[in-house]
Amino acid sequence: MAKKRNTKAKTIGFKKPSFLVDERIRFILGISSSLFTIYLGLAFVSFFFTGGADQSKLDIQLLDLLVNSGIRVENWTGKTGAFLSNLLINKGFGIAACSILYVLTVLSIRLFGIKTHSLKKSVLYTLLFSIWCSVLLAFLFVDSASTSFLYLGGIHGYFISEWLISLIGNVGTLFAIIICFFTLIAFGFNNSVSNIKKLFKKKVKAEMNDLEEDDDAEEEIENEATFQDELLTNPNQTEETHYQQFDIELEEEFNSEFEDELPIDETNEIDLDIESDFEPAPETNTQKPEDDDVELTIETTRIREESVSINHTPMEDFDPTLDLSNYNYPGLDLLEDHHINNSEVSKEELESNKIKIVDTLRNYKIEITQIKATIGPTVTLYEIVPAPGVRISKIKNLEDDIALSLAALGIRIIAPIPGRGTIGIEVPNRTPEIVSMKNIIASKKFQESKHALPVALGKTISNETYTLDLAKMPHLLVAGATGQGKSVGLNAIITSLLYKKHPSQLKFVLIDPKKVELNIYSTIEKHFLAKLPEEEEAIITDIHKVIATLNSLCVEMDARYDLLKKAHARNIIEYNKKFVTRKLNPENGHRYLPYIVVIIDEFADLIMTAGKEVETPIARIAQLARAIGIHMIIATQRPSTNIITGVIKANFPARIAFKVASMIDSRTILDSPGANQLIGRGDMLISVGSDLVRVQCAFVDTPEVEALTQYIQKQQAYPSALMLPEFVAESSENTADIDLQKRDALFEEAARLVVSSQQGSTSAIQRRFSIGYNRAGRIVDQLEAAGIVGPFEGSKARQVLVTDEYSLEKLLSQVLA
Ligand SMILES: Nc1ncnc2c1ncn2[C@@H]1O[C@H](COP(=O)(O)OP(=O)(O)OP(=O)(O)O)[C@@H](O)[C@H]1O
Repeated sequence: MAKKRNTKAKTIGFKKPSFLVDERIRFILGISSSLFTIYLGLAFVSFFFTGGADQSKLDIQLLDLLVNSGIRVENWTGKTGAFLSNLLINKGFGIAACSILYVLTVLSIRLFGIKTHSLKKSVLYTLLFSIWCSVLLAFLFVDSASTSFLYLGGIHGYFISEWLISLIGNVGTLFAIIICFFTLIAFGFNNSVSNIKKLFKKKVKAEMNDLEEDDDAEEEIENEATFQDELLTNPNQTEETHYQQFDIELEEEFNSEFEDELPIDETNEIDLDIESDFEPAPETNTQKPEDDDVELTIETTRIREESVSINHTPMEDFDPTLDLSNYNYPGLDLLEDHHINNSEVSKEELESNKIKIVDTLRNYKIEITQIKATIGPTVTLYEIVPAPGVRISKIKNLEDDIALSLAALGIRIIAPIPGRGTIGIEVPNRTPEIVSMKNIIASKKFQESKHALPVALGKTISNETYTLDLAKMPHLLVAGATGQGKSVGLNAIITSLLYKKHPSQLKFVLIDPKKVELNIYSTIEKHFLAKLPEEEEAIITDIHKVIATLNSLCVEMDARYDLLKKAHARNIIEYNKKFVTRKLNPENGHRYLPYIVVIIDEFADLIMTAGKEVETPIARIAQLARAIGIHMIIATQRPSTNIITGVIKANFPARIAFKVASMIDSRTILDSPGANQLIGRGDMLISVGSDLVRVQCAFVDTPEVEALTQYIQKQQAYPSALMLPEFVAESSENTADIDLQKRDALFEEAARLVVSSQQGSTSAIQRRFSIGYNRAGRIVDQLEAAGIVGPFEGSKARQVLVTDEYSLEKLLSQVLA
């Protein structure tokens, strides 16, 4: 119930304007709004005492009143308070205007980040109530306007009530007010009609009872008499218990009304609806219930009957962020601006490079008609248009000669630039620029990106922010020689995801054989990390745990596919959409699926030590996990073919290459040369599909990452990291050692299930009998020992060796004898 209540609170609430995201601004506005509420409250109170004395002064022009310091008022809050009170009370809605204080209080509380009544609903109800109340008061106290300075219904009320009286007379106006009252109640508070009906029924019932006992008594005396009678008929019941009972009834009524008035809690109202709507059927309840037991039985029926109506009530969308609804996204102030030390590329540098390029080409009798420079953060692109008849391959072959004449490392010739009809020569700038992560995160492109997993990597040669959607990649291979910026690149990827995602939407699995690179993120374990159950450390450094984790991710992948299948969803987006709109029932195992990003630093280390054991699950996840939201980023400093194997390459279409030592390495990573000509320090080539883009990676320093993780760590967290499913290596136990006399209680049933379905899968047994993975694994091992299923075959289900139930029964009777 509590959870549902929260859901309501969130979804009915108004959408925050962007500036309200900043906690400091909200706090200042909250303080201001609270003090203004107190100020206005004092002004109202004072107005009731001093309004008469101030009235003559308040009738002049507002400007004169405010500007002329000679005018003094009695109101404790000065001219502004007096003016506002007069405006809202006398010229507005009369004393009903005081209800604005309620709206201001709700606003202040919400600005402090405390969940309370919906602001929208509070404003609407308060306004409707004020209009109605002012007409009522003006109608009832029509003479007060002439005898006092205070218009109880305000000018608004008097105008409407006068108009109504002239239109439909006094009686008609009274009826109109009553109709409006019930309309307000009926539409303002859910279930109010049934509550009123209930109250009415109760009253009729009480009267009938009283009549039975004492026909002539007055209603209040009747109650007392009833009590006395009850005391007489039930001498065990004391006066105290009677009043207790009475109190409980009152409390129930009060609660049901109070709950109705709570706009944030409609779920609760549904429950109350059950109670209030309940009308004992005359056939089943022709006699007054004599004791509590009978009433209790009826209540059970009532709940069952009404559960249908609950299903009919449309539920608000589920909000996965609600568990950590106060989570604040990190601000830009946590990052540093490294841009300050950058120096720009001078005109002379551009001019001298141009001359050298043109001269070198001329030496080889290559004429150009046009040359254009685009200054990037680390390299400047000179685009040339050769004279007609010049062979492109001739220019391409001059790469080394141009490099020699420019005396620069890392010249790269792109001949031709796809789609531009020009040839590009990239020349490194004398002083490369540092691209700050702060600027990249602040860029409009990143801030407004609608990607599911937005990653901001840096700046392209034309100084554009380069972003990509990891969810579409769907996996990323990062390679480069040591010290060329891989770790900074990984930090940039993680940072950009942390800036955009809520802890409920994203979890990282961090694998770091070097033990020091990703350790910095251990502090955000309870917010953003996933780990194996019973593991102490969330950052995985041990090779055995890496294998278990990767296999566990395969189990999670299979489980997610099962969920998608059950939900008839094709991918995680469709699935989560269905879950959020409450089309999937959590009781059937459905849950909100966060994206899981697996980051493996030093992939080479893993392959060298564990080989196929890690390659197989990685390949499996890479092949299949796209649709269910598991994405992998693997980084290596050894881009050789025995590390980046064909299987890995085939499943990692998106690749990032930092500077590498040789062209062969570049080909291994990108399937093309170029990475060997980069200049290092975050200069990288990104290959997505057929595109190859040169990007200067954004720089994020360790203290910045630390500040970011600490900011997240200080906030409210989940009780633990996300628990990945348990994984037990199926072949761990030698089946020869298994004693079938100590078989599992579910052994025979499981054997029948396996034979009838002809499926030897552990997860099927786990699901069918609702047992843990460990126990299901043990049962499968016992089935193998009994010769019912075949041995473990990696990710495939085991072969079922018994084909029909008759043979199974025969086998069981032999084995278990
Ligand atoms: N994007 C960048 N902008 C500016 N300088 C960078 C950038 N990336 C890396 N550097 C510089 O290069 C140094 C080494 O970077 P980094 O630690 O990321 O290399 P690495 O490839 O991870 O090395 P290793 O494989 O040995 O861990 C950094 O300390 C930093 O000074």
